[in-house]
Amino acid sequence: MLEVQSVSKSFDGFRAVDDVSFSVARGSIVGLIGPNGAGKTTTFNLIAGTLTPSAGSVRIDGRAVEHEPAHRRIAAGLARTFQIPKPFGEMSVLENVLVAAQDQAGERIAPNLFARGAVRRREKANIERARDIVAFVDLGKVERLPAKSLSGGQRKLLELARVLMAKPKLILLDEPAAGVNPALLETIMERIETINADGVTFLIIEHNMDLVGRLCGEVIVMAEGRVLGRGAPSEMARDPRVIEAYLGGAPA
Ligand SMILES: Nc1ncnc2c1ncn2[C@@H]1O[C@H](COP(=O)(O)OP(=O)(O)OP(=O)(O)O)[C@@H](O)[C@H]1O
Repeated sequence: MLEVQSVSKSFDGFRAVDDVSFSVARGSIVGLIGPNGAGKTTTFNLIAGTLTPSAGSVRIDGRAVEHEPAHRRIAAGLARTFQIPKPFGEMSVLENVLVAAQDQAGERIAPNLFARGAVRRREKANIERARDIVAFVDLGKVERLPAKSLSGGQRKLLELARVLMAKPKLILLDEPAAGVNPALLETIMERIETINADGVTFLIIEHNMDLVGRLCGEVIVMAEGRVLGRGAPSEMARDPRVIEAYLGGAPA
């Protein structure tokens, strides 16, 4: 589903991502872990197209996308969430999900008077779909509240709902557990499992090893811009190179 090959990214001569290669099999949930500053978020940005690699290639579902803008990668089936979700605070939960719809039929064919019926039908279908997705992530009871009233964990669920609207094949999740209370974390993990059971592939940046251990069949460990190793979470947690990288990154 995803192939990252020899990708590098430098900022003013500093190699934040240095010759990184890995692949993610269709239908899997893979973790991307490593100490702070390892290059994980930069790697996500290179996959999503918010940054252009200095070198290397990215393939999504067999399609070379490294020269394509972010919106084309979304069309190729890619979705991503952010470490700190930024919903439209004044808009309702439901509206936030609705504006994430790929198929903004109203905008595209609005000038055509004869298409008005079709637009209305499409909008109705989108609203129904948004409402189903909002219910799926357990936000049905708060769908009319402004997004700014949601807790940190609910915002993570809202982000998940927003990306689902685009019917992605591959979802990049940036720290889904960060700032989430244990009860909501359980909901988040269950929803990820359900979405994955429907065939969606995940690559997840996460520091919470409970989530990683439960969801990720494999983890890719990064440190100082490079891939240090790959394997089962329990295996990687015992790997001396991985332990060294984490200890090296910890404050003295
Ligand atoms: N736009 C930028 N300009 C300059 N340096 C950057 C930029 N983005 C990231 N870096 C640097 O690249 C390195 C990797 O950062 P990145 O955010 O990818 O790490 P990370 O593994 O996601 O860390 P964390 O777990 O703390 O989020 C860091 O040293 C960071 O300071």
